[in-house]
Amino acid sequence: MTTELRVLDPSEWDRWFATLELAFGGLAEEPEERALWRDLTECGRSLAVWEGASPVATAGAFSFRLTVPGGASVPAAGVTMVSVAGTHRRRGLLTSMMRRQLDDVRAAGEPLAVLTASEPVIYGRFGYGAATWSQRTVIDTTRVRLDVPAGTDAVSLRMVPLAESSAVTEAVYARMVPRRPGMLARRPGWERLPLLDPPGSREGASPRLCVLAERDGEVVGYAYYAIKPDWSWAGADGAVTVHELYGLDPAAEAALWRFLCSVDLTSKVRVNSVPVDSAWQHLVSDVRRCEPAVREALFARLVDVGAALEARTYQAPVDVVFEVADAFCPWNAGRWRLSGDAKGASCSRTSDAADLALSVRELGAAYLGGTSLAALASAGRVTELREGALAEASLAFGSPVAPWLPHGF
Ligand SMILES: CC(=O)SCCNC(=O)CCNC(=O)[C@H](O)C(C)(C)COP(=O)(O)OP(=O)(O)OC[C@H]1O[C@@H](n2cnc3c(N)ncnc32)[C@H](O)[C@@H]1OP(=O)(O)O
Repeated sequence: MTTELRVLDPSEWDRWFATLELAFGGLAEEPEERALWRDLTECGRSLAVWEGASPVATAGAFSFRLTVPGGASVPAAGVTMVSVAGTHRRRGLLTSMMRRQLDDVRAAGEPLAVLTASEPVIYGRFGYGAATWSQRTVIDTTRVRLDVPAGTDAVSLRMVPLAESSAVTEAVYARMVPRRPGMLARRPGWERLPLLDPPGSREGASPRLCVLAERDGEVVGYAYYAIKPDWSWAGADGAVTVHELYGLDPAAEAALWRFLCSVDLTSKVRVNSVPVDSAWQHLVSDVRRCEPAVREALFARLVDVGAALEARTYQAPVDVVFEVADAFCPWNAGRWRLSGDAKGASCSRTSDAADLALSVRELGAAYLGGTSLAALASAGRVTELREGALAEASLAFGSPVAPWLPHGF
């Protein structure tokens, strides 16, 4: 039977989403979660492959704006909900959806596509590189002391009911977005994401809680968290799980960490995703006790190399010619001269000799400043053709603030 790839009609959403759920193991999402994803799905830019009356593959895209080094907010397609039915795998359906999707993203004028991958091995062939890294940790609060900065005691804390938290927490979030590459501006509806707390996903923990950090009557930070009580013969052994924590200044952030590390009847704070340069590491007396671990999070793909490289700034002056290989999006292939500094950049086609050779995947990995071109070169993935060009570009592409993806999608 032949298959047909077409744009999703909203009336088909339930069957389309069920195909995705089955490909992910067959467990149905919690009703609250399903309802959110239904509302957030942009059907006009979602794809389905049909075999007769059955959907056999799915892919979606969100119209995000992503913070890039320098603070600009750049349109980026957030690739999501990718699946191929087990009965139809390894016949090229994913490849056909990636082809259509990247052509559509290009036509829409978005210079970037981004995604989080169920398996990192899948998307490199389509030009996506690992661009942000995420840290997790378990802070052993029985062993670790916190040294907080001056001014922390001037921050007061106030619990607020989850349902009433959004207006204030979203205002803080909006101020954080331009500060860190990788952050995503909220689109309407996405403010529901931090409030998502289906009972079936709590694993014995409390409903989600919200604490605000305030100074002089102004909200300067917040945390969403949950407490999981536990008892052993030796006494209380509960755990705090941090879902989100943002402070507008060091004292606000420290006040939140101090609060979460001193919740009564708990002995640990689990943190599932914070930036690799998160402040907690420099507040605790013994980072080793907290066993931090790092893994890749956001994959980035430059859909329009010239526009993407012009959209960010560079922390040191740079003037290099890249020889870019891009088999999947050949309109990017060839030589590009990037000239830029902390104020701005230009990037255009050139016939000058190349200084660095790499594929678009490496440019995606380095784009947000979280993966160094020099590190990629050390693995043979970037080739230096002019002495000094690697150090120059590697320094320029870096970011003083580690890029980080604030939430999955
Ligand atoms: C952004 C997101 O939504 S991430 C979620 C991705 N979805 C999932 O993980 C759900 C479960 N898995 C699936 O649905 C499918 O196996 C998919 C979507 C990962 C792959 O779909 P397929 O249609 O089988 O991929 P397709 O046939 O186009 O494969 C293209 C190439 O990638 C390879 N490939 C695809 N998936 C994988 C994988 N999981 N591991 C290793 N290689 C893979 C194929 O072998 C093929 O290689 P080749 O070109 O050298 O022959």
